[in-house]
Amino acid sequence: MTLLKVEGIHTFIQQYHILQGVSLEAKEGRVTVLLGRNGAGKTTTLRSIMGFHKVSRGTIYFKNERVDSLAPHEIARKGISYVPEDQGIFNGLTVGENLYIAMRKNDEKESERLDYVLALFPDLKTFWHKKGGHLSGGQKQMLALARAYIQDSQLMLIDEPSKGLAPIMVEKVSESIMEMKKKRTIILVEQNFMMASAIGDDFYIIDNGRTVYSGKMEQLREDKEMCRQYLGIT
Ligand SMILES: Nc1ncnc2c1ncn2[C@@H]1O[C@H](COP(=O)(O)OP(=O)(O)OP(=O)(O)O)[C@@H](O)[C@H]1O
Repeated sequence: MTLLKVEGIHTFIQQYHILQGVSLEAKEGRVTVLLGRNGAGKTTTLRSIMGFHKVSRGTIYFKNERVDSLAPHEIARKGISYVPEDQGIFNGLTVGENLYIAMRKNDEKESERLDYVLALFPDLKTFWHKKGGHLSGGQKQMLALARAYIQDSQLMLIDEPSKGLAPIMVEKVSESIMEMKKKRTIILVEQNFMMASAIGDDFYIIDNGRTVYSGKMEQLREDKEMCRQYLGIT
């Protein structure tokens, strides 16, 4: 089943026409990876889905309901959570406080989700009282993923989780996303092709603000020419 359907969206940032026709579908239980060179429009696509940028043309449907004119908090309440590129955690708050802030329901399911993320990221338990600003890059990423998971969402948008991390941390973060994939539908922006191709099921390539190619991840792994032309991978 298609959980999210983006059809021909256009987005301006100030006077700049950044997205000029992005279309994609995220199917339930799958990881959809957005690929493309720096500045292609991948982050802007996630931010447009989340309502941080208003789309000037095109439509976004989540669970068959149109959401492109909603505010970010309304979109979040519909069931989409977002892990931004800079992780967006509160540096002045502890790990525990950062997680509690995401917990609004205080019900059994929410405490089950907290148990799940603490089992997935034991570091968060160890550093429960540590301030967000004092965590390593990898720990911040884990906290950001955990916080997005704790929200009662069906779809997670994750922007470049490997950015700035040491290879061992990239591996850990990849494994945790593979685990979350059993419970959530995911749209992932990722420049690390090894990671993207290990985690991803479906892909879209964005180039100059447009989706230019899409398909199954295994097809892309075989297509050296497309990797060279759009991703700069030789
Ligand atoms: N606040 C802004 N003001 C002006 N231009 C912006 C702004 N934010 C993004 N852009 C431009 O929009 C284009 C798309 O940026 P975006 O961050 O979506 O690209 P990306 O594909 O995610 O690449 P990257 O991996 O470099 O983040 C770029 O040309 C960028 O310079």
